[in-house]
Amino acid sequence: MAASQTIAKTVYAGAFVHSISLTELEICENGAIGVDEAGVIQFIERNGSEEWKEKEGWQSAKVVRLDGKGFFFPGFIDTHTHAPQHPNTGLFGKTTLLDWLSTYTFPLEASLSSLPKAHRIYTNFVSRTLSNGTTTCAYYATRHVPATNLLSSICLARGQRALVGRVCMDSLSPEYYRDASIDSAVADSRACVEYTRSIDPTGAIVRPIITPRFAPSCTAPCLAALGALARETHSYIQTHVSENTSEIQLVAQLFPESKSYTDVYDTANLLTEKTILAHAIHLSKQERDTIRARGAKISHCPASNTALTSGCCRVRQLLDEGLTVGLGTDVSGGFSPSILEQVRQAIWTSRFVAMGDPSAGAADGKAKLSTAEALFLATRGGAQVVGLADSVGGFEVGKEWDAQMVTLGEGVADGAGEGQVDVDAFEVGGTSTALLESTNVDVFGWESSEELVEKWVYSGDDRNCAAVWVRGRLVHKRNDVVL
Ligand SMILES: O=c1[nH]c(=O)c2nc[nH]c2[nH]1
Ligand SMILES: [Zn+2]
Repeated sequence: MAASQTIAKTVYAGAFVHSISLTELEICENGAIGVDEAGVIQFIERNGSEEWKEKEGWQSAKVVRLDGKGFFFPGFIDTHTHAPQHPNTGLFGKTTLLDWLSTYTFPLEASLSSLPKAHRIYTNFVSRTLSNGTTTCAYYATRHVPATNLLSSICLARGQRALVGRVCMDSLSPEYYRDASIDSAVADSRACVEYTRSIDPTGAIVRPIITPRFAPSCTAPCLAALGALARETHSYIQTHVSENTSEIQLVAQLFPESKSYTDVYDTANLLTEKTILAHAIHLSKQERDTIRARGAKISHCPASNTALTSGCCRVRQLLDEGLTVGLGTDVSGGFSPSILEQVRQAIWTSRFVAMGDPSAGAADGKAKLSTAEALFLATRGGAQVVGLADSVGGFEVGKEWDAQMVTLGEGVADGAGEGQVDVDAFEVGGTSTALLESTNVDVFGWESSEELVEKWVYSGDDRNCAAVWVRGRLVHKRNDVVL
């Protein structure tokens, strides 16, 4: 499924679900979405309407029909993850951020000086994120130029939208994994920006992103030089902020002139409308105000925040204050490459905040995120974070077809029917192994459409992701699916 495949005019027929506001999902049980050869949505019909069959040029369109339980859903947007850390997914023991970095992360990242190793990890990770319905991903790579460029090439070839960043770190990192100088950090980052622009000049699929690892890994002049490079090359910027309390203390020691962690980045001109800040757990009101004033965006990484016991981010507060928030898997601080898992984890974290997590202060009854809100963060919120709100994240005429086909299995065998059950009349068997293996979502047939969405969110996984498209191109398909 290379990005070079030609796209036929296609009508996606069946149920579709997407966010229409932070709090509302549209669930259309019988729709038809027409996508042209450029991957752009040309019409949306609801309530079983088939008017499109009369539309000029659409009579011979290919039809992808979703029968049975399931729905088309916008592709997920992962606003923060580390592709080279994928082999460490699930490996973090009882570490917290700073010892996790030195124990697990720096040795693995440093080993991607080997291009064959980088190839093996990156091809696997891009396949893994695509198979989980992720159509856009903001990737940290490593500090190696060839391996970073390889990741850009793989994303382009596989057709996954990506922001790909070479990691800059000229300070406090181990000798074996550190930029030799500010000049080399900037020159290597520039080389990656130029490479990504050379393979995808319009940036439709891959774009570069300037990536200072985090303030403790960079000297102030290096941060300032990267701010200047981002401005000169009109690039996106990603970094981490306010993840862990020891990290925040370290930043205060390293940058005594700065008012706060956020101020370190602001001073270096790294807070722009194109900046993605991962974590943002322990920010002060003043820091949140600065981030909002600069138009920078936040990637909420709930699985990682819990795995590394970094804290519970108060997402409701961020949203109420007008900040823009998306979800990030943050592999391998995060233990899953799935944004659906982050949807669940974001909901759990919000409940811990609601119950009064010690690091989150007093209980906050309003904190709980609904399923609809978490799905908004996974799609439209993410699209705002990565600068694609006009083209992806929901289904509207003029938007591009970045979508996944969610299937919810054949359903649980109807052995008993309604009414009185005579135990002796039934064979004491069980649901077939094949059915158990094909999905984790048991559908009985009496669920409402809203309930099916809830069941998918709480127990679905990549087995429910039958096919994935980016700009109308098929970029992943489950083996059993015939389209
Ligand atoms: O979750 C994180 N993952 C990382 O790789 C990292 N580096 C600095 N800070 C970090 N936080
Ligand atoms: Zn991270």
